[in-house]
Amino acid sequence: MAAESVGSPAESAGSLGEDRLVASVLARVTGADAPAGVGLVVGPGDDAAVLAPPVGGLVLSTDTLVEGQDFRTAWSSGADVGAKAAAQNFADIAAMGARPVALLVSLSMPGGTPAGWVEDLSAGVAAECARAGAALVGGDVSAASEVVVTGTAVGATDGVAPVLRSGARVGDVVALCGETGPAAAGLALLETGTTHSEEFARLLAAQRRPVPPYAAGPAAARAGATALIDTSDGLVRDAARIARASGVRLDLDPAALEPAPDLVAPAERLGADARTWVLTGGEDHALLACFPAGTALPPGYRAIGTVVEGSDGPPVLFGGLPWRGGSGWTHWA
Ligand SMILES: Nc1ncnc2c1ncn2[C@@H]1O[C@H](COP(=O)(O)OP(=O)(O)OP(=O)(O)O)[C@@H](O)[C@H]1O
Ligand SMILES: Cc1ncc(C[n+]2csc(CCOP(=O)(O)O)c2C)c(N)n1
Ligand SMILES: [Mg+2]
Repeated sequence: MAAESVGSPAESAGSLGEDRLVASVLARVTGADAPAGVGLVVGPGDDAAVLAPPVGGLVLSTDTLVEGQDFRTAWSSGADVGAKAAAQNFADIAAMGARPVALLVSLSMPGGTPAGWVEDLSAGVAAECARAGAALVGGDVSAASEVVVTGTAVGATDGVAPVLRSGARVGDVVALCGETGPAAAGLALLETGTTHSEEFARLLAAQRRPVPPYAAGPAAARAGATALIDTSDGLVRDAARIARASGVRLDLDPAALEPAPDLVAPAERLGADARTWVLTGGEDHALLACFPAGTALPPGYRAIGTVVEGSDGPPVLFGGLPWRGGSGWTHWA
């Protein structure tokens, strides 16, 4: 169904009221839009959605974006925020080796939030759902003192065993699908006022609108990955999560983690360290996997280290030495 604008550009969520706001969101999603393979029985518009149970099991995850903490409206359009909310949720589904199927979105905001911004947000959610092959099946709207977007993602294993954080074994290859560092570089640029720049467009987009490699999750599972996680809080912090859960250490190879050429100039300009972005920057939602030695890595993955012995002391080594730099993002730090 074609989405219609609900009111004048100046209209706010509060003046529109809950029912018309929900109607404007629903104008963008109908059951008929649901991709094949989702198993949608009842779509949005009723008290709850109904999905046919997928083969093998359901995979469930939730994640929240808070204005001021995770995005700023001065930096990100409504569509950026909607797409990022969907992406960070689906990345956790992929990080289990599963396929995104559906999303619920709970949206709380001040009454003064422009209705057009909320429409854009819904369009961003819908666009990322389409990219992931998933359906937006429901949500909620409520009032709050800042914008808060909580997604709840549903995935399917399709009968393949989920890949946990706890299966890495000594001798495994550590592999990365995607890149780490660009989202942190983009954040640093935005924080210093660079909101428009052709030169840094890739980095700004990486922060505003991550593009997780969803298909690489199930591909890793099918290839026999022993452990899998998405890099949301920084490569070192997320590698440490695998290491601790598996009772091993991950030794990262410095030569495989050289910063991309376009991270170097902004780091110099901002007096930052490009390698620190690569190792500790969050929000890239790349997939970090371990595979038994000799596994043919699935498309998109490249080796960045090895799994070594030891469950005491630092969980992550860098070129064989304990990584003594920061580890990554943590709330309330
Ligand atoms: N409030 C909570 N109640 C129940 N379980 C929680 C809560 N907060 C986190 N968890 C669970 O703790 C585990 C670790 O959470 P963590 O945030 O580290 O991983 P994540 O969901 O992959 O995070 P990210 O958002 O960075 O991708 C997850 O299984 C998550 O479901
Ligand atoms: C305004 C603003 N300030 C700071 C940041 C950085 N940031 C927020 S959450 C997060 C890690 C992932 O969180 P989670 O584990 O909750 O998914 C990072 C690196 C931002 N994006 N916007
Ligand atoms: Mg995760």
